[in-house]
Amino acid sequence: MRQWNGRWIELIKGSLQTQYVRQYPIQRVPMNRMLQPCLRSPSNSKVVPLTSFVRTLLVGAHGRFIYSSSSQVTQILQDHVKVSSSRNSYYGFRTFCTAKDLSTKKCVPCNATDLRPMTEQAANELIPKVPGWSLVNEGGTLKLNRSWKVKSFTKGLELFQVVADIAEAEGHHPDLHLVGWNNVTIEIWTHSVGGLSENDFILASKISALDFHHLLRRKAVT
Ligand SMILES: C[C@H](O)[C@H](O)[C@H]1CNC2=NC(N)=NC(=O)C2=N1
Repeated sequence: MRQWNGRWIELIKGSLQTQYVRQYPIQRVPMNRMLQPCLRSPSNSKVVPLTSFVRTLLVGAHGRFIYSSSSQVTQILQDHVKVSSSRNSYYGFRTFCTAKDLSTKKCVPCNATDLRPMTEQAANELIPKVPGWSLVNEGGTLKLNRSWKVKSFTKGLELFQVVADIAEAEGHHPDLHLVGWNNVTIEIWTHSVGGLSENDFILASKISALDFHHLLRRKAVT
């Protein structure tokens, strides 16, 4: 397995440093729709997402990105590299699918022993996929957060019920707050890992897809 990982790393290094990095500007890097494997370090102790690995390859000797910005690299990889946290491993790599189809994915049981909290960098790369949601760090615990103003206290409870139905279906649950009778805030994080997992983004995406505008207070016309 280790030799195979090493081979894989050499392959990527080779292709990126010879074929693409010198000949194509970043926007035309013809990266195939490859599955983003996580590369295992030789000691097998560390799992490095390919996105970060490739990004280090694109850093020139002088420590600056050969390309205009790391966000471009991330965007290229996000668009072309499939990312999700499916459990199925492929030759020891965790396979992923695009962050774009979060709302079509299913949450996985949170009691899996290999579930780890997502890094802040990974969370920042995913947050654009759940518009309206904010990434907050509460005493070192990363969470997703979104607020609404509802028409009344009872409409707030109705909104909770609609969200509860989704949460129960997904087996993954948000923290629900109803403050000052009409201020609803939903926080989503994975309690079993003390941080964020892809489950949280999946649930946020499904909550965003719910139609509960009839429960919300109309925005004051300015
Ligand atoms: C086995 C099942 O996945 C766990 O009990 C679930 C239930 N819902 C959950 N919801 C959230 N947000 N975090 C959890 O860790 C969690 N665990």
